[in-house]
Amino acid sequence: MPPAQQPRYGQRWAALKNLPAFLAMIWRASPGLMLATIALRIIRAVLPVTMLWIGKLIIDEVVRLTALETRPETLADWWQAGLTGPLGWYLAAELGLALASDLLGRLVSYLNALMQERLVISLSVRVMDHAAELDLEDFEDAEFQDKLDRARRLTIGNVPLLTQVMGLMQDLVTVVSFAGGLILFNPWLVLLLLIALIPAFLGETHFNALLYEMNYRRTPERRERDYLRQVGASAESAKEVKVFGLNTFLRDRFVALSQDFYAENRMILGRQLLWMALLTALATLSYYGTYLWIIGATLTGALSIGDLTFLSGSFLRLRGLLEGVLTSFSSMAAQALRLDDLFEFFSERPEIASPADPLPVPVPIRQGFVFENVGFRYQNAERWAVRNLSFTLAAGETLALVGENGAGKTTLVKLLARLYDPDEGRILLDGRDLRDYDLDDLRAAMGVIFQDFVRYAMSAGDNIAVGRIGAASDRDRIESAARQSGADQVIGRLPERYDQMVGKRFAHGVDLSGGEWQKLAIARAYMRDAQVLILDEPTAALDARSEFEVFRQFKTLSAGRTAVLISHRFSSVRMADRILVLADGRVEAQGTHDELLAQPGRYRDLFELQAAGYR
Ligand SMILES: Nc1ncnc2c1ncn2[C@@H]1O[C@H](COP(=O)(O)OP(=O)(O)OP(=O)(O)O)[C@@H](O)[C@H]1O
Repeated sequence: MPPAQQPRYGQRWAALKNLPAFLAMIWRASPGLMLATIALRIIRAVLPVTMLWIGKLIIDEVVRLTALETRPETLADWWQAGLTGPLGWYLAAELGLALASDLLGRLVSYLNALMQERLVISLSVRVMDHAAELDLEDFEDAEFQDKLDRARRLTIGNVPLLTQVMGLMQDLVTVVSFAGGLILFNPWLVLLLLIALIPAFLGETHFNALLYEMNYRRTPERRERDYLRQVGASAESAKEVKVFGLNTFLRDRFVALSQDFYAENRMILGRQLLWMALLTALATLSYYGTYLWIIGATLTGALSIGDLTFLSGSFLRLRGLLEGVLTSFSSMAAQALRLDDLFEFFSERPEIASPADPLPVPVPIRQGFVFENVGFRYQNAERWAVRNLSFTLAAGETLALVGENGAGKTTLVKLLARLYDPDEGRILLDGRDLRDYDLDDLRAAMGVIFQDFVRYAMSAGDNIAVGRIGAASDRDRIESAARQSGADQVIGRLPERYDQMVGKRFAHGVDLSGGEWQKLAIARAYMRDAQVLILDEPTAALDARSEFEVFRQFKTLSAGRTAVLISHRFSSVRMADRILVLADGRVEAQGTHDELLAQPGRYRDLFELQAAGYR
């Protein structure tokens, strides 16, 4: 094992410190259910020893009665002679407890299932809420994605830890009740049991921790395997996998990754098998030694037949119970280690947040934005994406950004929307640093449609409504936004219009063309009705006429608003009040279309190149 991974293995006990926080989480998710479960489980926990004790009383009573010198002939005679009094009561109690135990068992599983659901809902909501708070930069970090992956895994399906913790607490109460009974007879019996079990327990914990450590260490590989599985068999990639014949390539890569994983897993499991077989045999030997003692003591008259049944019964149950408790304790420790992932994820704090005393975003924006020597470098990147970037974006102005791939256009937009903070320089809005403003306010003031906008597997109407989700029920507004972006014609052709499910993910979904999707996405900008509108090339798939229309509309509708548009098509770009030519993360030239064409430089070159292509 590489030394760097040692701490994970070493944490196998420390992970138990997470349990109180976990219990608090369950409590928060469903306090009523938790209380009810605890109460029922405590009652259920002491039932076995009570029943066994009554069983002992029954046997001792039967032995006493059968030893009587004169014994009535029939059961009715026994009854009339008044000899069956206590026996009847014992039997009735035993029956009552058996019925209660069944009922309690069912109730406990019912409550447990409900608690599972509540916990999964509450955890998922917390993960989603927290993920929404974190920085975009976090999501671009592979290590963070591993963490998110592990945290999300905890919230899928049920949470075994919940059942384990609750079951364990119940079993512990049962163990204490049985041990109490044994101690009455001979305290050494309990001690012997423990000594037999502790090595097995330590072994179990050791191997669980090893397996967990391996899984943890291999998270990146596991994510890659998940990814390959996904690409190899998903609706999104099926087309390309087929035309490029990628199946074998993907499968072989998946198998290669899995084999390594499998080999290590097999090695640990093999060692676990050997050791645990040995340790369990040791435990079994010592149980039977104790059993021998009990039988001996009964033969010599130190114990009654009732005592024998109670003790051997207790003993058998305790053996099973303790083994169960100890293994579930150690696997619980492994599960609790997973909680570390969750808590680590929750403890991640965003760097981009509102300041303590935030300014409201001015309405209307009076001066606009000023970039002052802004520099930004992506995490782990060597190159600056933008540097020494200085320009102004005046209030009410429409600015177009032009530049070759990788020039920094999208980065500039992300900085403007405060998805990242500059590493150098600053961005001002009406003379104040962007970081001084309330973040929610700032985001609300902006409508940004990115190149890689999301295609929501929801209705066409919802795909527009996401632009201003608070107005999702305002059909008029959605329809008007659709008209402005040209999405109304797309929707007009859908069988269920605005209620039509779009995308291929769900049943009855109708897929759209790239350009049709873009029209839906652009409608989000109009839905938003923001002070600052930004279209980061969401028009690439539109045909020339549609893009022209979109930008003409955009120009009209953004009258009086501050707008930024990015496009590689000069027919659209020329509509802007001013054009910024970016190259290598800085402003190379700026001016109107005519001004830029009048001077030699990149803009004119690119324009000529495009124009030549159309001649
Ligand atoms: N998330 C990221 N992590 C690391 N580097 C990035 C990231 N996004 C962009 N970059 C790098 O930053 C530089 C600027 O990228 P940006 O996306 O801003 O360019 P662009 O002008 O919008 O390009 P395009 O016309 O292709 O959209 C590029 O060199 C790119 O490789």
